[in-house]
Amino acid sequence: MTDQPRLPEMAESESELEFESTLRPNRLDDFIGQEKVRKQLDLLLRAAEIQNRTPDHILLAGPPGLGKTTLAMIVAEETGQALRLTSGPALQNAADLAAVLSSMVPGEVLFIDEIHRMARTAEEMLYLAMEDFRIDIMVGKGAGAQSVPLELSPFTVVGATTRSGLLPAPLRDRFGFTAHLEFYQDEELERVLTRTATLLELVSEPGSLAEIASRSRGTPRIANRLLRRVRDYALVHGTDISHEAVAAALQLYDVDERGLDRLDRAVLDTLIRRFRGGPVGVRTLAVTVGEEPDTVEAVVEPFLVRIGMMARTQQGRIATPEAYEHLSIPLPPL
Ligand SMILES: Nc1ncnc2c1ncn2[C@@H]1O[C@H](COP(=O)(O)OP(=O)(O)OP(=O)(O)O)[C@@H](O)[C@H]1O
Repeated sequence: MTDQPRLPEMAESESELEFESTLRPNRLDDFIGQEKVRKQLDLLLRAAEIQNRTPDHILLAGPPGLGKTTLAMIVAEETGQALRLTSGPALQNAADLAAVLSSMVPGEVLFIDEIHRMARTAEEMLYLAMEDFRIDIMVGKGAGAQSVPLELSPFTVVGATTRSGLLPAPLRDRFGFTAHLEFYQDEELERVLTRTATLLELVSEPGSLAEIASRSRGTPRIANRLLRRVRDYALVHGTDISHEAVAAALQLYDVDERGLDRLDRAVLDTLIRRFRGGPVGVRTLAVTVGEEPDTVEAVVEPFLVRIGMMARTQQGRIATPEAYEHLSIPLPPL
């Protein structure tokens, strides 16, 4: 995936993914934060249960690492149904989707990550499948090709997207419920970290998890990853999760006291020094720092805007006085 949040120099390794999956809460009650979304989902699932039908299709929108995959898994767990995982980039044509849909068991939850990256032909097939639980399959080739209807058992699509604006309206309309996931408050991230520390049997100094939480960009995935790096440090230096271990490990990984990493600082630095504080388009910024535009758009920009260091204007992105101050660059004269 191109738009994953990351620690600098840290690829999303197998062990990283395994680590994440062991930390996923599997019931709605154990899912921390996102109060409103939890209540909305709870209602939707309970109503479906009372009516003995599959829940409406669900779209989860929000930046990476806020818990979309986790929520999809929770929907399957709470409804007692099987879960099938796929992603937009894996559905490059209608046949890819037909293969998935035709092999599903009744009631199954189909999770489509990065649903905005699905091929158009697959998208069109999905409209029909979501609405009528039916697809048309092309059999044969050329003049002899025939469209054969295939009835499907009812199922629930859980779509996840970091870019809901890119979803075509007909697809968006097929979802009975869209949940907009918000960045987490520091106090909520501290609860995520306390849960993780308990699962990993870590001993932490009072306040040290709060310190990690405040540098985690409002994102549980990042909080857990930072804790893992601090745990490494503590292990090697024979300490607990102490304030000293937090400070030293995060410094080593270039995560500053506001949670900005190297890429965030590079983007701000470029915006200020190269483009005189803006306005400049986000794609131009991405190209200038040598990063994927998707990453800058989905990961860097939302965070910098949220902490007030970048602002969006009609002409492009601008650096705020807070950004100058953070990078210790004098503000230009008015
Ligand atoms: N509310 C939460 N409570 C506890 N842990 C959470 C919560 N949200 C996310 N996590 C943890 O953060 C990690 C990332 O979550 P998840 O993979 O669900 O994010 P995502 O939004 O699907 O990200 P992406 O879109 O990049 O795949 C997982 O280890 C998960 O357990």
